Amino acid sequence: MSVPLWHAPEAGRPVEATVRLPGSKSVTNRALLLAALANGPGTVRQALRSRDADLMVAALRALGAGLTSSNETVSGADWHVVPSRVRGGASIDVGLAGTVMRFVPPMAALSDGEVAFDGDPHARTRPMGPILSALRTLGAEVAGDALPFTIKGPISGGEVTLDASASSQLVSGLLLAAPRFEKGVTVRHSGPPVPSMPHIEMTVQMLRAAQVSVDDSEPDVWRVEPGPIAARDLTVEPDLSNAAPFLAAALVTGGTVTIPDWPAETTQGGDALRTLLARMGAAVTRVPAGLKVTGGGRIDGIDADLHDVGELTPTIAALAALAGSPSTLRGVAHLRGHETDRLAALATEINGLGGEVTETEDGLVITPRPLYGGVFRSYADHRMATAGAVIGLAVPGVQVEDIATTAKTLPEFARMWALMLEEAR
Ligand SMILES: O=C(O)C1=C[C@@H](OP(=O)(O)O)[C@@H](O)[C@H](O)C1
Ligand SMILES: C=C(OP(=O)(O)O)C(=O)O
Repeated sequence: MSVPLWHAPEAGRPVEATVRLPGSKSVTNRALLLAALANGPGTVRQALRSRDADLMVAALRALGAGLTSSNETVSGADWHVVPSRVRGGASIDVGLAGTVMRFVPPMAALSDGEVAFDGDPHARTRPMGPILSALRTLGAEVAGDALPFTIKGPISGGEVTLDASASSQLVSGLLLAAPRFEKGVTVRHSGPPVPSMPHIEMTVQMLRAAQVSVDDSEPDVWRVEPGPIAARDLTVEPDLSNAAPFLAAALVTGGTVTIPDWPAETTQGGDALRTLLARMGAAVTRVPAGLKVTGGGRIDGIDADLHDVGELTPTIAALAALAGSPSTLRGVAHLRGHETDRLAALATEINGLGGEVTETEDGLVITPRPLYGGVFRSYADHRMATAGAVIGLAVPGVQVEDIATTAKTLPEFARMWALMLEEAR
């Protein structure tokens, strides 16, 4: 079967655009799950509509929650969520969504009926073992150590130690449903450092905003007390990780991109773009219209530890490949367990266009070389596809395989990209 190719548009001139982004995947999927476990009906406004968010909605409905949408646009909606007793007997498709495969099983363990989980072929290789063992320790019956697996509760909760160095979601998943465990939960991490810590902070903050008591005072230990999850009416922030390719376009073209409603304070890792892009030569300012990023016509290479913000790696690597000096990206060994092995994928695809990228144990060394056109494969990874689009702004003839894979978190990507380039004409 041939995979469709998308001709990545060349910029031709500096971009001058305002790009309004749909809601954060990470906030949307936490908010929906917490609403489904809450002590009354709640509302999640400006929620992302995308493959990952739709999979979460379907999973919560399969477990008994009532979700109805209003104010639907192609990539956003308000959800009215009516919680119900968690019901077993369901089969859940997690797609390739880390947030669905790690956040929903602990909730399913609240039911005394069996719940079956499966996902895309690559999802079967993503790390699940530590959270499934933890659920066993906490009282659930679990068959399997990776997708596909089944779970049967009811779980009682208590104390558990796991190695979460492969993904912060292994911790977040256990914490999110824990107020509903009879004994709550104490999660201890033991192993190499946990990546993407801002995402655990997001989990803790969202639990606290729902009146749940969480103690995170000791490093690598999280205690969630049992108790009700307060129903809320919350509005989802724009997805700052998905801002990355658009802001990168400002650097690549020496233009300006403004993102409206950039939060003043946030736990989204994408907020690190402000400092990362400034280090790569951009002027980054907060203006009344949002966050404004202007490129100076040259991209500086960077030596950066992206351990906390691994999601940004594909975009930063694309920029590094177009920079005026070499870059070293470190601290992202866990990217090998993402949508694809992102370190291998980035090295292979950038090198396929004439680049010089070498993999290290925990990152990439990128030496800029003159690039030429060709096929840039995306490996069902939304952020690989958008990285190809960034390179295509400056390199004629780049064809990105399967741009539709961006629907995982940004179904409108290709249209928004074209509009951004239009605004400059
Ligand atoms: O909790 C979340 O919403 C996420 C946590 C991070 O996962 P890892 O810790 O596996 O990197 C991040 O990369 C992912 O896109 C979203
Ligand atoms: C790692 C990512 O996704 P997931 O939530 O599937 O882990 C990502 O979006 O970069």
